[in-house]
Amino acid sequence: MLRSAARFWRQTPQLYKRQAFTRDFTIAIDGPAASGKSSTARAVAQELGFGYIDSGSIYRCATLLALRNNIASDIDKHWPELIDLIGKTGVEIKIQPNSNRSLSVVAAKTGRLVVPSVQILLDGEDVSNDIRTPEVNRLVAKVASDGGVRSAVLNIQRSLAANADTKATETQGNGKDPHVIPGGVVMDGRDVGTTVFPNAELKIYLDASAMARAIRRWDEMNSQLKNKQTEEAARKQENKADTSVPVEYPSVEDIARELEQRDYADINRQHSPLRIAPDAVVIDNTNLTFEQQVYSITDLARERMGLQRKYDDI
Ligand SMILES: Nc1ncnc2c1ncn2[C@@H]1O[C@H](COP(=O)(O)OP(=O)(O)O)[C@@H](O)[C@H]1O
Ligand SMILES: Nc1ccn([C@@H]2O[C@H](COP(=O)(O)OP(=O)(O)O)[C@@H](O)[C@H]2O)c(=O)n1
Repeated sequence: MLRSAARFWRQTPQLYKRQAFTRDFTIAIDGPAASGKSSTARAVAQELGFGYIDSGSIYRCATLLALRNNIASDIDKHWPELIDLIGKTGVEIKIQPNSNRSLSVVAAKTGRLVVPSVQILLDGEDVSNDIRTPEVNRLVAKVASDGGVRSAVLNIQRSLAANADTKATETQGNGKDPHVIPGGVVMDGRDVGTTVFPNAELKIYLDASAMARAIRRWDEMNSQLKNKQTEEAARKQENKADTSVPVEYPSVEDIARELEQRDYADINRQHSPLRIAPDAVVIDNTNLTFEQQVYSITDLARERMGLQRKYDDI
């Protein structure tokens, strides 16, 4: 009887592995501003076939709501109104897989990995650009410091994660037995591993030097500016009226100051401040390539799912 049960499991490794691993797997990626969280999280999600949630974009949407409803200048008097607005407004995060348009690809100068681009919809309206303006950058940490706002955003984070587009996929684990990667989700932010998903199967704290982060963000903004200028030149060639407003981008020093102020606010706020979770793996990517950081995280995830590592040669 015992022998036949053992033979049953040997003959059906696929069934066994399915039972063992088809639970959800959550990867939490936290860290300071511009440390590479969202580009890394998107690439990791794409590599593993997981869903992706950019939790910072939800706080940015809340900030945009405050600005659009003219309650931003004296926000301290308007928290209940803002919390009400957040509860009434639909936030969607749409991933465009294998997109070549992603500016992150350009900035990270990655040769091998394609980072999917992400569209943020607020009640169906594409606000992907509107939530990344200097005005939103200045106000977002203040909005994110309020406990009521954080509870409202927490509901959205958990509901988006529960409904994220992901399913278990089969992979050729060790070249013999098929293995199963369970459905899962990658979420990045400041308190994902400490508050949103304290039981996440893998927690990463991504960091880089303040100067590397400021230069990367500056680089990213300049790539955007170059794209805009190319579009404007094409419009002029077609003799179309140029209705665009000239954009002025800040210097590296301005960006470094803004990142530093935001980090200070995020680390020192009362409600779920930015902290390294005790069980997080800390990765400083100042001197890592984009591929190295993505593949080391996907291999850590594979190990914890009981699968073989894939990228030891990188
Ligand atoms: N290891 C790396 N080397 C160089 N650039 C990187 C690296 N990791 C990320 N980047 C780039 O840094 C910029 C900021 O990354 P992003 O993912 O937007 O950070 P965050 O979500 O933490 O604000 C992006 O342009 C990204 O492509
Ligand atoms: N889980 C999270 C995510 C973002 N935030 C807040 O939202 C802001 C914007 O987050 P972001 O991830 O878009 O910022 P960047 O690092 O991309 O510049 C942060 O500075 C935090 O104040 C938070 O408090 N908790």
